[in-house]
Amino acid sequence: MISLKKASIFQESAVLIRNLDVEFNPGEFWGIIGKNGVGKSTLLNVLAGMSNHYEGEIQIDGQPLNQINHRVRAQKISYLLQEQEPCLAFLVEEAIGMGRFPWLTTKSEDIDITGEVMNQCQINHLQGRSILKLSGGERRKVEIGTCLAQQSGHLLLDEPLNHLDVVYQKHIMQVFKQYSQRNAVIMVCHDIEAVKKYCSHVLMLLGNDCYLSGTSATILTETNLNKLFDDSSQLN
Ligand SMILES: Nc1ncnc2c1ncn2[C@@H]1O[C@H](COP(=O)(O)OP(=O)(O)OP(=O)(O)O)[C@@H](O)[C@H]1O
Repeated sequence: MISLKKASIFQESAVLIRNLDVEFNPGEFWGIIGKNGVGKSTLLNVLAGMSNHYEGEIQIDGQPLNQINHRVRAQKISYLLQEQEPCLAFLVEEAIGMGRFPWLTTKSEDIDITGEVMNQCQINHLQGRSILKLSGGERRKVEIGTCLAQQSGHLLLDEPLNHLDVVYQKHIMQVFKQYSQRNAVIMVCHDIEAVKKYCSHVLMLLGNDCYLSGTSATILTETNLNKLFDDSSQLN
């Protein structure tokens, strides 16, 4: 479980989110929504341990986030960034196998898990290809695969649907939904319809230190969505 108590999130010296109280539990699929620049990615960066610009209490499975060593944190949290630029010519299966690094498991187990993930992500046909020579969508599928191979208890996803075709978007959202049955999935997403359809819970960041959190049914009301976008017609 990731728990935030009176957490304030900063970008440089500016506070983006103030006094956030929320818990992300296994069995929950959270959608984080809000306008551009409101602080969604910055929040994920903090939860992933990539930024320590926060105040208040953030705990992962009962331990303060800033006291968890890197390997244990990587066992607990995997993070799909909004954009990732590969610079080394790893093969697709090598890139996915990197998700296994925190676990120090045997090579054969890692190969098995990598194979399962490639099936799950429908990317078997990309085996043997360099990640530098993939299309944007193919690369996104591999990045998602690396996160799934990490088998962490908390999966952080920053706009995972970027670059993916609509058919694959549906497939991978089902995969995330299934993953959330035993783990916590926390996804930043601009596609409100997808959030409505797949997420059990929503954190709506409204800016100016305001937010709403709770089950999707209670948060994704017309009134709240109007507050978020100031214009409900954007949703039609
Ligand atoms: N590296 C950085 N240095 C300085 N300011 C930054 C940096 N990254 C982001 N910001 C600023 O912090 C604020 C929050 O950015 P963040 O990326 O968290 O927004 P977001 O809600 O994820 O937006 P989007 O929907 O556009 O992805 C923005 O005002 C942004 O300009």
